[in-house]
Amino acid sequence: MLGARGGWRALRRCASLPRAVRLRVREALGAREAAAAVRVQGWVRSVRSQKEVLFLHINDGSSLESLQVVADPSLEKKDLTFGSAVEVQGKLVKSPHRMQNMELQAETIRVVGPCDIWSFPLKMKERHPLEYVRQFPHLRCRNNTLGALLRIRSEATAGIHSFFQDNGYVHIHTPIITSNDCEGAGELFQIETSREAKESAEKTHFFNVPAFLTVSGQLHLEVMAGAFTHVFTFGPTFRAENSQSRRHLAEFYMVEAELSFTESLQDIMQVMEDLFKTVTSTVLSKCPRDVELFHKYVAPSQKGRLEQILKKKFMIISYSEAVEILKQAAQTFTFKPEWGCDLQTEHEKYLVKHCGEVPVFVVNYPYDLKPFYMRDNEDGPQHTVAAVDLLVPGVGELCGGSLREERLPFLESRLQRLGLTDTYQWYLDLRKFGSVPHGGFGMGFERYLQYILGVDNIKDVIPFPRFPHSCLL
Ligand SMILES: NC(=O)C[C@H](N)C(=O)O
Repeated sequence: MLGARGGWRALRRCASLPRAVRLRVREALGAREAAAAVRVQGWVRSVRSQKEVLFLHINDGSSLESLQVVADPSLEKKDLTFGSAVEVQGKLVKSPHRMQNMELQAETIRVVGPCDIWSFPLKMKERHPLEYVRQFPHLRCRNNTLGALLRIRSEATAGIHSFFQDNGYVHIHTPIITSNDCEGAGELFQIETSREAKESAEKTHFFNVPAFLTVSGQLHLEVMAGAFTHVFTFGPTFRAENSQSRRHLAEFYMVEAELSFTESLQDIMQVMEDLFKTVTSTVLSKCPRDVELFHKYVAPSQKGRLEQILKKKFMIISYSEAVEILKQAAQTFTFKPEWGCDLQTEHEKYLVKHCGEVPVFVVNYPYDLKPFYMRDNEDGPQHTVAAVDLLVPGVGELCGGSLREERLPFLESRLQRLGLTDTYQWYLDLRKFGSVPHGGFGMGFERYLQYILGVDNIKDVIPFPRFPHSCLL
């Protein structure tokens, strides 16, 4: 109904203005020609008032750069401040400044939503450290660094989907609520309804059946690989690890792929390497300015490194070789490297350095270290499975994968020894009804972003980080 006073007023206000084309800041900045009537909306990044002219910069999240608005000082208003939301209408013209292509000559400026600058935690023209803005998860997306990160994250997400779709994989939505502990590490969040939690301390279940937040979509992907051959998933996964480290989150995104009719770990590694290189090239070409910001202010040592890495073949060493390399430098480690023990972060770092700071695949891990689904290499006293981890500089483990045990007798005896036969009857079924050699991997999306951008803390590469004792927002 337009009868209300506000409605008629709004109509009159619109009627007095020529119809203007609404442009995003990115479109306005990239425009080839001047335009007579343009409307841009966004948030004010800076205001500079001079005697003869008023300068504004507005940003709407579509690009790192803000659009310069030039206005008559008479258009200045009290609540036109840093942080306020505005709508500017006017002429888009070529800018006389070398650093920018276009600018907007304002005819009207409307403050859509004022900003209380005194309590607003971001300050005009300040480069806020990532640790500072982390305290304000509801506002930090208005900061340049987080803005750049979130645009890169969005392009990388699209790049991952394109990579798999272009290569004939079917995308599967694997469930978030699950009854299995794929990794068998016991790092699960158990689900209970709020009523169950209230009614009885014992009934900590999902309508009386055990259920958890997924740690990996792998087992569900294996089901689907048994029908679609090549499948992938990309969604949130959860680990109840009580770790405050700069590499762990309780909720993180994982890209996982599963390939049927695959007999060699080499094939799996090739997909990991191709995925990494294709998505990284996409990000570099789609968001050059955003990536540059990280390599200028956050991790200057990364500048130019990625381009070099994209041209190199990733290295491959076996777990046994890795342990030998580590033993040579045993005195430098807190945890002494031993065959049969997990590689610690300090070991991973050393190995990557030893290999010339390039990504390195470590293959064939001890049988006893790895989960039940990995394929037995049947290789004598140092018993291993066909597993692979991809280690990268600064981050450590980026991807983990394996060939899966597709042979029914092997899998049966392993599950029996672990006392898991009943739980995994359905998984054993997959080996009875048209089983094929297959394998797959998972890549931690936040670790990927940490690595390519050189971000030290994983909490700064996800919009809303969840970690022990913290669930802000
Ligand atoms: N899909 C995978 O191979 C990932 C593996 N299940 C993990 O969670 O590390």
